[in-house]
Amino acid sequence: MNLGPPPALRASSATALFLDFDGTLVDIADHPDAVIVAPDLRPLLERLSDALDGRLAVITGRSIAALEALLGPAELAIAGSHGGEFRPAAKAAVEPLASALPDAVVARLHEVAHENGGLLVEPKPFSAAVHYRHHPEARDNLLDCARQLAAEFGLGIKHGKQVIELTMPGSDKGTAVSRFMALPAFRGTTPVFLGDDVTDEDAFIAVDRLGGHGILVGAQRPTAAAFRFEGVAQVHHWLHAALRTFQKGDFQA
Ligand SMILES: O=P(O)(O)OC[C@H]1O[C@H](O[C@H]2O[C@H](CO)[C@@H](O)[C@H](O)[C@H]2O)[C@H](O)[C@@H](O)[C@@H]1O
Repeated sequence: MNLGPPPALRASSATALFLDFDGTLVDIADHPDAVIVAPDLRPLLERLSDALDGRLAVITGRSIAALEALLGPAELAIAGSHGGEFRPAAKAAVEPLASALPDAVVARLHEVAHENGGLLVEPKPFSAAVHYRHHPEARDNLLDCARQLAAEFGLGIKHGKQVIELTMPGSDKGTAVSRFMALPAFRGTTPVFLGDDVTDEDAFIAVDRLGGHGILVGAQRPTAAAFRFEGVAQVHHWLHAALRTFQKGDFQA
């Protein structure tokens, strides 16, 4: 079934908004540091967060530090590292929810990156990602290695866009959504999650269970989302339209 775009966002007292970053708020680039962040993105998110009384969170696979290196220091709730670190509200302290990977795992990932042409290893506080975007032929070797390490050390695997990541088990984007929705500020509201990658499917399932809906960004594929935007530009348009509505005071009670 081909999914269509969602209805306009209303800043009702019943809405909570969760946003993935790469592929949703910024277009995918050749290198994690090469993404182009629209200058108005951070103020847009902060104003929307204010309009929603803080019920807006970015839920990203990046570490919170890496996200803020791109976005700037943001007055926003954020879950980073696929739910491994959690900032429950703007200005709140970051809570680590996972442990660092064993050194032996990180060392083996560096070895396999070297053995396969120099893949990019992105270290994170609670995981490590290896990017094969520039060496697609290395995908199967990398996946084999990740599966062996996951089995040996009891780790989770996240396989996103041209990237394979090993994480400590127990957190994903679905657990991050559920954690936010258990907070007093979010409890009882209807969650909406926007994301592009297969690693966002856990969050689509979580919002569906909580009575909300997911919005897939990008090409149609099997998904638990209920709506779809073609790309990042449509997401920005929808968010800006919502902010204009909120600023006019045209709120749904
Ligand atoms: O959960 P997200 O916010 O979507 O983050 C997912 C991963 O995004 C980054 O990697 C991806 O985007 C890069 C820049 O466009 C691209 O070069 C790479 O191929 C993609 O996989 C980030 O580097 C990862 O840490 C995130 O997990």
